[in-house]
Amino acid sequence: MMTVISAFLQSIINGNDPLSRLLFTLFVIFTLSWYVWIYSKSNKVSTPPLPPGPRGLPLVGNLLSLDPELHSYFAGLAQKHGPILKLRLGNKLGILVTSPSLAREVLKDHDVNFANRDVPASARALAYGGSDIVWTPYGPEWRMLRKVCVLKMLSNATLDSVYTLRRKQVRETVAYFYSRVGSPVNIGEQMFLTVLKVITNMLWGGTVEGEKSASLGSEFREVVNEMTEHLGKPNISDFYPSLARFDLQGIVGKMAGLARRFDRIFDVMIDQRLNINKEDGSRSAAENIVSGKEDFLQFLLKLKDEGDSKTPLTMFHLKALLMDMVVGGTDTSSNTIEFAMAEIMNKPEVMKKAQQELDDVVGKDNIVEESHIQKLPYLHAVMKETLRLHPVLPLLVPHCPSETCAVGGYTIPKGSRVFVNVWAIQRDPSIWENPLEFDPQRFFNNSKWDYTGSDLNYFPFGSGRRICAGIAMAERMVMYSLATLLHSFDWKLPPGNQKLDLSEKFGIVLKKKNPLVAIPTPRLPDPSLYT
Ligand code: HEM
Repeated sequence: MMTVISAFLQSIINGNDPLSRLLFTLFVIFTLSWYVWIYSKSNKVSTPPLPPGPRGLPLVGNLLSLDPELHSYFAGLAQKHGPILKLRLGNKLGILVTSPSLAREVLKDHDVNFANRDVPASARALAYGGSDIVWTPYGPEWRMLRKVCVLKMLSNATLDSVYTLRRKQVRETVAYFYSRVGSPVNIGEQMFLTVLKVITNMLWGGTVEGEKSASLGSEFREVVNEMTEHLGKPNISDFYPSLARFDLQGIVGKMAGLARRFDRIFDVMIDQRLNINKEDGSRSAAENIVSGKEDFLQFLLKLKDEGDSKTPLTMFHLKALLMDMVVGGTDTSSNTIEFAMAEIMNKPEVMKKAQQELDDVVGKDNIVEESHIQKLPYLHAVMKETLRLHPVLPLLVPHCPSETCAVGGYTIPKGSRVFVNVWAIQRDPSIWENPLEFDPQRFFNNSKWDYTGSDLNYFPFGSGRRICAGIAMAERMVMYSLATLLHSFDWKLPPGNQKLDLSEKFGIVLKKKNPLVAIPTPRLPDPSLYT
């Protein structure tokens, strides 16, 4: 046989006619293609397959079947297709992870590989090209920002030193609710303003005067709400990068407009701060923040001027950090407070138990101080249970592998967008008894679960390198606010609202679908405790 083939080849190689040459060319192409096919086939055998997933349509993949309530929709898909599955989102591959063991593989075992983000077009328009902590790729720049944020701005020592700011704002909120006794108040809205004022006071409290800072508060609220809404929206520009320049849904345009509003405020603050003379350079940064002489902005400006030559903090970074604090710190905390209050009001026995604990620890002739919160294990259990049922970042911030790797026996290609559904894991009936029941008792006197992300059955702040940078701040703000609201007032629904609605609305930050409106009644005998 081989001799026949070689004779045939000889004849066409030696032949001069065009037909022989054409046949020879076709023969070479055929042989090469066959070789490539066999080679790639044998290679495929050793590469694990992609995860399973629902069948999609040509070109669009699974895009058309996405439900706006992504967290619960993804949980439903996991029940059908298993704890790891793929979705074709246009040209992008989405990977859904919905079990503790797979979450561990992604966030712990392959921590470094998955410590990247797939920056959505909306975030690029928002966060100074993605140069903030949330969106910066894993590397020296992210490390530098994270160090500034976690070790300097949001460390326990700095937070201790700026307690006065939190206290002032929380006491003002109590006074406001007292002025509205017997009337319905929007708890989430008020708590958003409280948290926002605490954060902006920390950022540039020493830079702006009181009234101006209040009007900034309402502007920020509007902007932050819109931003988090757009950040959570599926965007065609992300799924078809070649169409990104058309911004078909107008999301990037809207984000850029919102970012400009932020930027103008930041510019004003920075200019004012640069014009203020430092009066007393001998005080520590923390002392200066409390006395209003220095704030985080001042601290960041100094850091920028000192300039580490390897990874310097630029003006872009500085503004992006301010943005992270305002966007990342506000509605995450205030939505948690709102969910907690709604769940507590829905369970009078929980409200009673929490108030009893507060009366025992604080007393009814006193006001709550932040130092009390360490002595309130039941209220801690309430906060943990709230974050179990309503983790406000239900899909974390999506992670993205920098290299193709295997998870759960499947290939996860480089650049996929990985959603870890902490919301679904924390409601999994194989892990939690009566998972849909709000029952703080499961956390009471049980230190098994904390916020460190070491147990992948419970990780509302994420886990691994990209774990939330503001846990200490969130814990203080949520606990101190809840303790104060429950100690100072009894809460009931307005007449006619017999049933509390606890439904959620998906966004990158989860919120209550319908705001919690409730009527406060004072419960402390001394009216001076409300001023
Ligand atoms: C109850 C309140 C909060 C919750 C539940 C929460 C939760 C989270 C989660 C789940 C992540 C993503 C983790 C991941 O991708 O694996 C995150 C990231 C982050 N959070 Fe929070 N957060 C809260 C409050 C705050 C506060 C108060 C701040 C700052 C003032 C903050 C700043 C950040 C930052 C900067 C990141 C990005 C970290 C990085 O990519 O390296 N968060 N948070």
